[in-house]
Amino acid sequence: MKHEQLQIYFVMGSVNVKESNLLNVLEDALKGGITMFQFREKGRGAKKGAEYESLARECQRLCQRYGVPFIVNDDVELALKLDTDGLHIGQEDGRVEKIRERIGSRWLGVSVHSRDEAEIAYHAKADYVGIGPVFGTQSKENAPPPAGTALIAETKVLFPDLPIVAIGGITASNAYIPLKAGADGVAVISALCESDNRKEHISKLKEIVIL
Ligand SMILES: Cc1ncc(COP(=O)(O)OP(=O)(O)O)c(N)n1
Ligand SMILES: Cc1ncsc1CCOP(=O)(O)O
Ligand SMILES: [Mg+2]
Repeated sequence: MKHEQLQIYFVMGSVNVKESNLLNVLEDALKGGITMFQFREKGRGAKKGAEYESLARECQRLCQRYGVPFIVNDDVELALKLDTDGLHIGQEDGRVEKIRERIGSRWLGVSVHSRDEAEIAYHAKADYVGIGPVFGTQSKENAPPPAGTALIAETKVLFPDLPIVAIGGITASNAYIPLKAGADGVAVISALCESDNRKEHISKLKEIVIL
């Protein structure tokens, strides 16, 4: 099932890793069993231009080696240029329908914060919606306040066949909350970037997601 690939969705950019080697962190997470990866190179100190593209290509190669879908955040041009497996967009990144047309059958994920946005994403044939922040997060500049799980539960009822990824402050200790509310998978940045035992953290997430 395609949506099983959303179960343990790792999101990262170079600003999220203290030790400068993002590729080591990514390979560690791939070995541990993440099911999807999003290259989210944004925030203060993010790479730009040629460095940005070359880092994206290196992450893509690594994901290909482990057979894990490689998704780009925000940047439709990069997704097309690198022929990535997919793209994740927010509400500021253009009309979902238009972007769906441009990227064809690649994965398309859309961040939604209301029932209306979820409905638009559904009709524009998004492959999944990202809903959050569920809990407090330090990983996104100017993140909205924690929203809990109400929209996850509502979206599940209104659009039962639209896969949902929960994001924001999720760890192996609290992942059961959005999953119980109806999420199909969890997206995490700090839980894995800051873990000193990624393999164990991913195993714990896996146990909860497949319950
Ligand atoms: C899986 C997933 N869900 C939500 C987001 C957030 O996207 P967005 O609201 O566009 O914010 P930025 O990540 O672009 O800052 C995401 N990236 N991934
Ligand atoms: C990109 C994004 N969108 C909503 S919360 C968030 C950051 C999630 O990071 P963390 O898992 O460290 O809270
Ligand atoms: Mg975005």
